[in-house]
Amino acid sequence: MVYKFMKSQYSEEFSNLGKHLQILAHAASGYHKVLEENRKLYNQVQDLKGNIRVYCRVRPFLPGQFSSMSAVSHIDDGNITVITPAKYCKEGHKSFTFNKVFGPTATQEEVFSDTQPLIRSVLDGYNVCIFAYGQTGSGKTYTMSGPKELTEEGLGVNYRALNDLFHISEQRKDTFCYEIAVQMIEIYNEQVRDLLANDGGNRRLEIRNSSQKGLNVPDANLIPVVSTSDVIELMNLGQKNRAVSSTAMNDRSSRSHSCLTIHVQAKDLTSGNVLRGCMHLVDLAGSERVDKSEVKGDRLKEAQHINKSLSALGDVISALAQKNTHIPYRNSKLTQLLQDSLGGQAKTLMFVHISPEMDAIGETLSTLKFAERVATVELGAAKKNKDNGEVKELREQIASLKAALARREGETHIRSTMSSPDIYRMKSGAISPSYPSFRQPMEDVGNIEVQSNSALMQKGANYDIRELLMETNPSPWPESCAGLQKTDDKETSSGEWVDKVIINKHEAVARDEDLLRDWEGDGTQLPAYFYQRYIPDVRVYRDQPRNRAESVATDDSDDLDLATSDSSEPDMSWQFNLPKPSAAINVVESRIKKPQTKTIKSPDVRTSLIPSPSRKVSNGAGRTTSRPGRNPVSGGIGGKRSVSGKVGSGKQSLH
Ligand SMILES: Nc1ncnc2c1ncn2[C@@H]1O[C@H](COP(=O)(O)OP(=O)(O)OP(=O)(O)O)[C@@H](O)[C@H]1O
Repeated sequence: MVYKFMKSQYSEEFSNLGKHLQILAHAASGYHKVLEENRKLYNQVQDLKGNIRVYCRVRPFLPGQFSSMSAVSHIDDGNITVITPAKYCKEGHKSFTFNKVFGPTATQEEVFSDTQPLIRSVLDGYNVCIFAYGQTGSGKTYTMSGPKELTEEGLGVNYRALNDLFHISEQRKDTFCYEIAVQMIEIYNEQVRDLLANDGGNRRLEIRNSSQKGLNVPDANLIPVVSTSDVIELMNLGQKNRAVSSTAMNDRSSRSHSCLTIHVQAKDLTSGNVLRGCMHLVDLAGSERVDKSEVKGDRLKEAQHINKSLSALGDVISALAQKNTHIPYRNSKLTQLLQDSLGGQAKTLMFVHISPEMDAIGETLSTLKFAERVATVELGAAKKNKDNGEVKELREQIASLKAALARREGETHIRSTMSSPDIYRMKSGAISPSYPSFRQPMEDVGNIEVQSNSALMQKGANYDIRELLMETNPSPWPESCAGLQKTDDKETSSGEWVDKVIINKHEAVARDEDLLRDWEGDGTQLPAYFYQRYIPDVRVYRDQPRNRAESVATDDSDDLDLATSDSSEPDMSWQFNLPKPSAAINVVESRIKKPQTKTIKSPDVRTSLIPSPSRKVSNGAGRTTSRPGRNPVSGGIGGKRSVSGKVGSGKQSLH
């Protein structure tokens, strides 16, 4: 009796518990929806503010400078008025309007607080670009990194941005799983160098636009970071490698454009969707007037490269402002690098810096005019980089079709090279198949691949496969595929043959759908081999050959890199007889991009927005000592260094 009573009580309690659980689960999902809604609204507000924003910052007079002659007469939120000598403007003053103007007393924290909203967008899967522009000595490095003696208050946008990312990702950890990794490169004399390379970054790197893996400079070290102190160590390392030199205008001027890129990958723990965002934080080299800066030889060459690339940036912005169909991104490495962040998919913020000295008014005016033009550029609504479940499924289907194709080809080849008794013995299990490296005439392979692809398109009739492949990329992190290796790309350059897969003899038996699912991965975790170039001391990854076991699917990605590269530029690959993508890819590509004839640009069409290079700024007091961690350039790009990774003085943690 008692037993029965207890049993019924237990079951009642269990059922109550079940109900409570249901209510809790419901509340949790409601909470998640509200969060999601908040994020959407937040980004809508950001969109309404415009995707390209310009903040102006006025540097204070430096210790030892005569400060009664400021060129800035008035600052009022988004307006700045400068005093103009009669030769520039009869009224004696000129006003400019920006999204925000920070006066000489603005703190680093104040400047950053208006930048924070953009940073959050990265965590929601948007691309963001923040860059510092201005004449040499106007405070670009100060804004982006901080003063030479780094204190907590002095930390620049770079550090604060990452700190904020860590903070928000921690807050969202119940709903999102974030992975954050950084790259740091510089463009010096139109060459791209890895500032985090342990060999001093002497290797020249390539920029690949619209990469399916979300990495514009895939060969630069990509280093995972989990705390601000990680970032401080890395950035000190990067700053050490940056090319700087002294000119008559500046004791220690940045001679290169430096770019810290933060890659964020987020997995929505409820839906399984993956978001990717990337943020470029760019400290541009200072423009200077070559005649005034008294430079010769290497320094002259540097100055010319700097001015040319800044001019190319002006051309791009001008073309965007005029809504031209052709945007000349390819005219400089700088614009190539920033392409994804300047062309409508991203949110861009330009910090324009001016010096307060009266004798710099010419440069100040042209800088402000340039900035005002930039502020008029409309980029349209930014787009998220999202990889949802349906896309993942389609990609898996592509992968399994590819594998089936490779398998079939392998078998065909073996059959054709085997004598009949061999085939018989294989069928009966007497010998196991071995799959040698082989190549297949393109037409043969192409037909099969077209078939496979059309079957896929039928299945996914509701989707635009081109859009899916282009816009919802797979994980930017490398995939792995045990047993499948890609042959050397170069071998395809004849255009007559297409490389297929080499399938390792002993692993051939393991090829099946499950295996493919393994290497496709769920695209959410940074697998161990992703961090293949690890330098133990500073958690920097060495320049070893990528340990990426490349697969048919990675072939796709690479081919698609080609297919999705800058649509405003002619596809040059045919000219150089570069590897031809397989027929399946051609099908996709032909839908993406039509071959374009090369545009011959008439010089008079080219209107540069870039102000005339700056004059000497007599800010000697603040420039007489070297910035810590910067390598003077002596006849070439940054000197050799040892990567100890221990950067004591600058190491601090923020809370
Ligand atoms: N807002 C500021 N408050 C105090 N000092 C500043 C500020 N901005 C710049 N400075 C100081 O002015 C000097 C020049 O600044 P910085 O090196 O950042 O200029 P830059 O534009 O990066 O120059 P370059 O293009 O030649 O590298 C430095 O000594 C820096 O510490």
